[in-house]
Amino acid sequence: MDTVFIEGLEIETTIGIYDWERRIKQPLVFDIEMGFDNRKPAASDRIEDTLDYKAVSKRLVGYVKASDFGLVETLAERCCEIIMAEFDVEWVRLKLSKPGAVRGARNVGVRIERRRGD
Ligand SMILES: Nc1nc2c(c(=O)[nH]1)N=C([C@H](O)[C@@H](O)CO)CN2
Repeated sequence: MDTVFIEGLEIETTIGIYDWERRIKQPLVFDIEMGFDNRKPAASDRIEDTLDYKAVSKRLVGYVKASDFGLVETLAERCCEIIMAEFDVEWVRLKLSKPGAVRGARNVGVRIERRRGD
């Protein structure tokens, strides 16, 4: 299966379980892979036939900026739900990183995979 991907999409938002985290914005980074058959856009050369990575990115930026969840798990799940509901993808693999959240660690976060019909 082909994929369309978005790597290193950085979005600042309110996220975290501690009181101090409720008062600040923190950067999150999204790496997303989506299952999509790219043969149709390859044949037509039309953006309308693609899974438009810019449209997916814009939708997630708007949603994530306005969100204020405690857990990265919750936000990752909601983002996958949005992609599956609004775009014609077979499956989504999403890594949500919260760099700087743990002193001494380069990165922490979650990776989830959701498939249509699961
Ligand atoms: N599995 C998770 N562990 C933790 C989370 C989380 O969202 N998922 N969040 C925190 C705190 O908000 C942390 O990021 C603050 O440094 C701790 N563990």
